[in-house]
Amino acid sequence: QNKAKILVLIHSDNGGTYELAKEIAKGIESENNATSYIKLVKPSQNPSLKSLPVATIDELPNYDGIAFGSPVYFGNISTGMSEFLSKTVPLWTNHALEGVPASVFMSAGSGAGKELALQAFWNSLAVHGMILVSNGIRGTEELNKAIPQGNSVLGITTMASLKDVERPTKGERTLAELQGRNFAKVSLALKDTRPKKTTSIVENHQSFNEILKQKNIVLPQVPKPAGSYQPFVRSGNLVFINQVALKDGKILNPGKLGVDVTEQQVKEATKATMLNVLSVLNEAVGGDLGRVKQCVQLTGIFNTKDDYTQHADLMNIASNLTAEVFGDKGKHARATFGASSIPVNSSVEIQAVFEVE
Ligand SMILES: Cc1cc2nc3c(=O)[nH]c(=O)nc-3n(C[C@H](O)[C@H](O)[C@H](O)COP(=O)(O)O)c2cc1C
Repeated sequence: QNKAKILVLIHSDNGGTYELAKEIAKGIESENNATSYIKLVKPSQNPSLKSLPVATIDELPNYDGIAFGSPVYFGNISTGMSEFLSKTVPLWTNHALEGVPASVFMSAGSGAGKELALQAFWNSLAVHGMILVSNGIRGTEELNKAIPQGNSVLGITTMASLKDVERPTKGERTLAELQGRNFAKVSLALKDTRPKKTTSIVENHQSFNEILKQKNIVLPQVPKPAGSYQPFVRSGNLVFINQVALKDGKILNPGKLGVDVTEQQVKEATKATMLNVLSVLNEAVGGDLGRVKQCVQLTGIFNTKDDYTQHADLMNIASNLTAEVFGDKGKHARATFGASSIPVNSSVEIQAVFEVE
């Protein structure tokens, strides 16, 4: 309960950084009073990485230490890691990471510029006032010197494209584990030595589950795609989602307004559709709706007769639900229109675009 909580925060494209992260975590866990959490800086579609949780900026001050891992990109930290760090300005100006121990490790290809890259990592973390923990030459006596190794005094690296032996090498794995263990010792020693001023930043993210609970909003299971498309696509910081009124495996109140269903029934279907949108969105942000920056646009398409004109009233159900959940961030641009038919005889379809972290 009084264990040191240590985040192993990585960006990885092909899994090399993740391989080192697992060794770092093993070293951390070898200290009795330390627990490690491996998280990504952004979602990954790589099969070996996609089940890993994604970290939020706001949770960083909660940890007693953070080990950062990234690929080497042109003698520097990777774009993914750089993007994530560039969003930590609110933590910086709140002094939220000052005094938090930090450690770095990297996966390189040939190893070109690896120490420049490690140094670049240190530069960013020093600006945050983090306590940078070096490796020195710890453990290097045992390294097999007959092959190139990724040891460095600033942090372990591996050279993934040098294939004489499996990478990370046995020696690199051992040094990573030693780095993790030493980092855990330092984090434990410094645990509870800095003032706690992080609650408000963190509360913001936790509050979404509370809001849903208070408002009795239960997100349904993410509907499975009914054709060759994805439930959502993320492009840059935008997430695109389209849903119909599927509820418990069938379409709620199907048919044409004024012929098969009433306005009230279409409103119920609209709510069910928007809940599906929110459920998919929740998946797109790794279960943390606090990562939603803005609902950008909603488009409501309703199955109506040619002379129907009250589409806006129907769509308000979706818009109000969005505002209820996200407050100001739920305010969006909107389009509504009627159609003579909608797939699977749904009375409504909603297209949504959200900006996310
Ligand atoms: C844009 C880009 C730049 C890179 N620059 C370097 C470099 O300067 N030095 C190097 O050794 N490897 C470089 N690499 C190779 C990666 O560091 C290497 O593939 C690494 O193992 C990727 O880590 P991952 O497996 O965790 O994704 C670069 C790769 C990319 C995509």
